Amino acid sequence: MADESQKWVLMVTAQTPTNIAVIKYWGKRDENLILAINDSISVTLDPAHLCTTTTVAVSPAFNQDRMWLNGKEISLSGGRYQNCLREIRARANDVEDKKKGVKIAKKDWENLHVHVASYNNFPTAAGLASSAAGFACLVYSLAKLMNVQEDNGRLSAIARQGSGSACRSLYGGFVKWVMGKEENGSDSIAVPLVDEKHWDELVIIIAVVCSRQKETSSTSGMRETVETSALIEHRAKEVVPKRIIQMEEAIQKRDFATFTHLTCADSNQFHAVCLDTSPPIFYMNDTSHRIISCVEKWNRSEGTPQVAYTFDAGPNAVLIARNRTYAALLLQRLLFHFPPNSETDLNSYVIGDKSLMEDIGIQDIKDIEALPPPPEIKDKVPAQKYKGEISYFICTRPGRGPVLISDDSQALLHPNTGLPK
Ligand SMILES: Nc1ncnc2c1ncn2[C@@H]1O[C@H](COP(=O)(O)OP(=O)(O)OP(=O)(O)O)[C@@H](O)[C@H]1O
Ligand SMILES: C[C@@](O)(CCOP(=O)(O)OP(=O)(O)O)CC(=O)O
Repeated sequence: MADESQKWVLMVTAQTPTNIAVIKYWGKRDENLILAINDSISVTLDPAHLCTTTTVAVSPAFNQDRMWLNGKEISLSGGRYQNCLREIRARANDVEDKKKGVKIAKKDWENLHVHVASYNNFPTAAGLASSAAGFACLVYSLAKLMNVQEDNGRLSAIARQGSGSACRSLYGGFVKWVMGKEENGSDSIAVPLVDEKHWDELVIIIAVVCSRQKETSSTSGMRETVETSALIEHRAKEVVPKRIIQMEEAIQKRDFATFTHLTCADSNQFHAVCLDTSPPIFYMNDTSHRIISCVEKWNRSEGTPQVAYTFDAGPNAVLIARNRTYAALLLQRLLFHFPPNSETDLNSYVIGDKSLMEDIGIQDIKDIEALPPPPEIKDKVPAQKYKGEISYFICTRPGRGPVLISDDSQALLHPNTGLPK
């Protein structure tokens, strides 16, 4: 008969946001520890629209570490998962759950196995930084389960070893990843600049661009850039340090014009060093370029910039509008230029915070067809509609950092078996 005392399962569930860099991380000085060649700054996205939920469980009945991602079992044998698990286990402490009558001593953790179930509420490995939210959530939830007594900054240095950009998902608002100087990476951590309430007027629209081409992963892309680009050193040593100082100031002062100038310039320079890589890496496509032209033209016609754009290692555009009024005007422009295919359901074409659609009075596809051309392009209207080039739009805003979910019904593992629900 099974030993009753072996039956307990202890679980923790957490939710962690994703983030988008406005000053990009591109290039490592240490591949294993994931240490960057420059500082970077990001904005955390509202977890209501883009987040990872992870449940971690421990039980003496588990005989190996196991993980399920979006319902499918995946291997934890990769170096990045192993590094995170090892670093968290090394910091585990005594845990007691009086209700369950469970006591785990610090020294027991090295012999106990964990189960992990994680779910991304947005597409995985589609250029929407699932690895950032995913590794941040893994580290954060394991740290809570194992009673690790370290602040989010120290945890960020562990998440960084899962994926560099993940370290910035340990905080909400605007976050800086300080590259650090130490060889062991102990000072390469994320620091919060301002929380999500500091600049809560900003509205973010992500245009998920249809793309069939296989992209170069960030990991291999940045390795090739560091090995072959002559420009990357100039960027990391001369350009980014100055931009980091200017960007921090722009964020503190909510100076949208400077913020936009720096964000767009840094995205464009990141893609320029990708082009300067041998062989060249093309992350943006024609649709991305059309979005840039549309925003640039509009910003110029306004006299002062109203929308910033930034693109990661893929064709998707992340557009940051000064406020809700300009976000509504932006969405009108985007829908004018990129109407959905006739078979697309409008409800799935604009997702996230759908209230912007109400602001612009769009209820069905006919309303999109009736949108007037933006004044700044009046003369060239027929040539500027690109039906079906965008898969969908996500409307969101700056958001908060990781949280624990205490409602057990939201756990992804079964409380008795520790297996996926
Ligand atoms: N919820 C998660 N928990 C743990 N690991 C995850 C999670 N989601 C994604 N990952 C890891 O991240 C990998 C995907 O990372 P990848 O860099 O290819 O895509 P992405 O982060 O979605 O896009 P990009 O980096 O281009 O923005 C997955 O194969 C998996 O290893
Ligand atoms: C273009 C970027 O999104 C690159 C992100 O790279 P990753 O963090 O995905 O790379 P690894 O550290 O190898 O996992 C810019 C950024 O997020 O700063």
